[in-house]
Amino acid sequence: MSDFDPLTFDPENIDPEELAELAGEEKDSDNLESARASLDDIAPEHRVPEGFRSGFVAIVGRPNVGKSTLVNALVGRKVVITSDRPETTRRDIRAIMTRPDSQLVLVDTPGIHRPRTLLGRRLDDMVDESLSEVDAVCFLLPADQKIGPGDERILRKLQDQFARTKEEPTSPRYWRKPVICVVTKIDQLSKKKLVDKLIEVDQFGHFSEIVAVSALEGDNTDEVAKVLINAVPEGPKMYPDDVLTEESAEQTIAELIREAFLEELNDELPHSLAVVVDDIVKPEPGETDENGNPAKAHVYVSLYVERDSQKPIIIGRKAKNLVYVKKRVRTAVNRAVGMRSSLDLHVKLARDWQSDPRALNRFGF
Ligand SMILES: Nc1nc2c(ncn2[C@@H]2O[C@H](COP(=O)(O)OP(=O)(O)OP(=O)(O)O)[C@@H](O)[C@H]2O)c(=O)[nH]1
Repeated sequence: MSDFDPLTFDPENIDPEELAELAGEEKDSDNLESARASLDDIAPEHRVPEGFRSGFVAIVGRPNVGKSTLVNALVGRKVVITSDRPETTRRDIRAIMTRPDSQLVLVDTPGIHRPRTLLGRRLDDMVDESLSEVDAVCFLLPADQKIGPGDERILRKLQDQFARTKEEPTSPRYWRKPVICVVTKIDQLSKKKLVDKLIEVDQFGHFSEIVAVSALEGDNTDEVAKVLINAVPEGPKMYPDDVLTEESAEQTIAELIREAFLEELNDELPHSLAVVVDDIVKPEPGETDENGNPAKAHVYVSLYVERDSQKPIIIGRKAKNLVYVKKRVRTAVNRAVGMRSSLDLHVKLARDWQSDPRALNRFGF
């Protein structure tokens, strides 16, 4: 019974013996009809253990505070790209954390920052949208930096959306939804300084709860998970156990490639690189290549830069950067596509795309 998953369960396609077993019958295919009838009696909300909790949690915080690192640590695998360059996360990527007693859908919002370009304003709209639908908010503040105007701006946004204005900020009824503060990067601080930091954070936001974590060192991530699980209501399982993210293969591959370029090129890279997966073409079943080996899938990718002069930076001498990136992402791309794949990278020009509404639409912002 432990393998039973209501979301992937298809009564028409199940092995008769398995079906009978699920319904508590003897293994006997004659019992098929009665087994099916018994399963029909089970309402979907009862197909998880009693007390199962589930919900959406927004992960907010200014750029570079460690949002993606925390999400990856909670989910237990790398699903969101991380880097030490601010504004790495541009999309509203969801990661899904499933435990025997709970399921959290983590909405990893792009860093909230003062919008300068049209891209910045759209990112801001995405933040508002993600916030309106969540059950709880997880606000990240880094332990190794002072609380600044960026953090104050986010707090105001949260207060606008979730605070009961008639209540005092110190009242337990102040927040309409749990707003939990996670103090990140605590490995950068001594114990004594951490205590002072926690007092400062408490006075800053009067949050529903405060937890301290070092996601990089895996210190206290379980406690963060526990607090977030407690913040969401009881509810059904929304995704099958093995789903970690809602991203499409195209989005995953585009993010992997952008991350590889960020790492390889470092400061040389124009911040204006957009990666778009144009197409994934899978071979016909049984198709082989010229050597008689199973044919690979082809992944067609466009790398957009804003100026001609940026093309050689992306490509590198003797195409060294393209070769490096292909090698770097090969295994992860194969996993995302579900089979061996070859990558086709094309560097293209999209002048000033960060301020061009049509280009932004095309790139999915
Ligand atoms: N020392 C330390 N560094 C951390 C920790 N968590 C994250 N970092 C580092 O902080 C940097 C930013 O982390 P990210 O997870 O990409 O931050 P983010 O908030 O998602 O950044 P944006 O995508 O720009 O919004 C990276 O270099 C991480 O390795 C931590 O617990 N301790």
